[in-house]
Amino acid sequence: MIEYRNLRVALLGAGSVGSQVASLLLEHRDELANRVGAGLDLVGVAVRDMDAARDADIPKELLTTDAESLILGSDIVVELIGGLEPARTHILNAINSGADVITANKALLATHGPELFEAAGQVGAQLYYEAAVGGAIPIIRPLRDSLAGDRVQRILGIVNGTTNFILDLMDREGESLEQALKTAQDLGYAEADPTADVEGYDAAQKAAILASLAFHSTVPLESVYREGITGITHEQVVKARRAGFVIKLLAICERLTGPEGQDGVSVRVHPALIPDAHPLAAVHGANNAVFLEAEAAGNLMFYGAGAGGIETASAVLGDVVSAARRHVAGGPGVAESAHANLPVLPIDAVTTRYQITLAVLDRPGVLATIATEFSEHGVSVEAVEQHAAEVRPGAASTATLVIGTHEATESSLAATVAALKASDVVSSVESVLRVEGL
Ligand SMILES: NC(=O)C1=CN([C@@H]2O[C@H](COP(=O)(O)OP(=O)(O)OC[C@H]3O[C@@H](n4cnc5c(N)ncnc54)[C@H](O)[C@@H]3O)[C@@H](O)[C@H]2O)C=CC1
Ligand SMILES: N[C@@H](CC=O)C(=O)O
Ligand code: NA
Repeated sequence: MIEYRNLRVALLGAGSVGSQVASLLLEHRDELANRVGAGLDLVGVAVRDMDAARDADIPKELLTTDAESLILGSDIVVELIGGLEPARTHILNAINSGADVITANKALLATHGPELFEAAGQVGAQLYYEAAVGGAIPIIRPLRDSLAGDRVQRILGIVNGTTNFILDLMDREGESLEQALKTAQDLGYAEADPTADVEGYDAAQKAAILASLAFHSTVPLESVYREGITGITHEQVVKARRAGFVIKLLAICERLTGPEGQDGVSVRVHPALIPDAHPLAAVHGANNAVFLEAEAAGNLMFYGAGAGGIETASAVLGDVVSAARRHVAGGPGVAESAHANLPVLPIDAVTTRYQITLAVLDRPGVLATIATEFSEHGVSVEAVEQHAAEVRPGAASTATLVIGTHEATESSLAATVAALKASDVVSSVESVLRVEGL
């Protein structure tokens, strides 16, 4: 058997994920060499601070602050710094110096993915990123390889662990959003600045990556519709549960036909009600899951740890082994495919069901007035539930109406809600939530 020379692996960043990748590469060195058919030499770890405390021990002699020199001459470069720069420049330098690149950086891929794939394609380098969506869960490779012969219709994903953890605590422990966020921070799930998590930016980046792969199209981050969970109240969570639903922050990617009959896709991130019997309703804590509907395969679900240093390191190492095997065995590798180039249609073109909760005056004719507002805007009501009138001394009595709709477009629903807000019989529109997974 021809012995292949050892491969030089450079690691950029030794934080939560990077330090675990270094540790596993060193600890499982012999086993990985057997799987690859060549040794994997960790030749250096680029860090910002040589003396920082780390989650896993890395021999001091491997640490360097000179990322540029480390990249040159490496066969595989693993970028785990995060953020846009200098990560982007390091990756481009690595590709142009002939290395394959592994990254977990969803922010960078969602923003500069086409530039990086183009650069890799030009020199025949590989860019792997299994850890960028769903942490440890295999989802990139299944979309790129296993489902390459099928036609993905729709993806419903819980792709942000922090927000799932928060909504789950609000549901199961009765905590307010603020309390639950504090708990998530104390347990190390949320960032010190959790804006990217709670406002849905992190999930939007992952949605753009998933949709690009699933629909063989370029999906710019700016085209992803995004709402976070900061408007979700404990009361909404309790009412949802009573009505047989749970609230989840979902990333939804689906094929759509636009208003002029054109083929397109919709990519959106927002909180939504899902029935408590849906498999995604059973995804608790900081776990992630991707529920996927494909034309031939039917429904598939991918579930597991969406975050965490060592869990995410598993996905990174899988990519390192794939890249290393290609070095040993040769072959062209896998190219990104954007041949379908389906346009991302605006949120107005999306059709879904809604649940609207209204505080209304409790007097004759109110229900008929409200029903008229829905029908005048082309929104069909599926169910109406009225809750006991609230009697306050000296004030007109009010009742709570929970109205479920059939499928309606976002634009017709928005027009209905505006009319309800302006109506004399509506005291307030308490909540408007989309319903998915029915
Ligand atoms: N932590 C997690 O659960 C997951 C993280 N990811 C992604 O993995 C990547 C790494 O994330 P974490 O390890 O959590 O972040 P982290 O913040 O713990 O680690 C990043 C490390 O890079 C270092 N660094 C920053 N600039 C540098 C530079 N110019 N040169 C060398 N080192 C530099 C920082 O000092 C820090 O130690 C990010 O892209 C993140 O989005 C993806 C999935 C899950
Ligand atoms: N902050 C992210 C970490 C993984 O990508 C999350 O909460 O899911
Ligand atoms: Na993954």
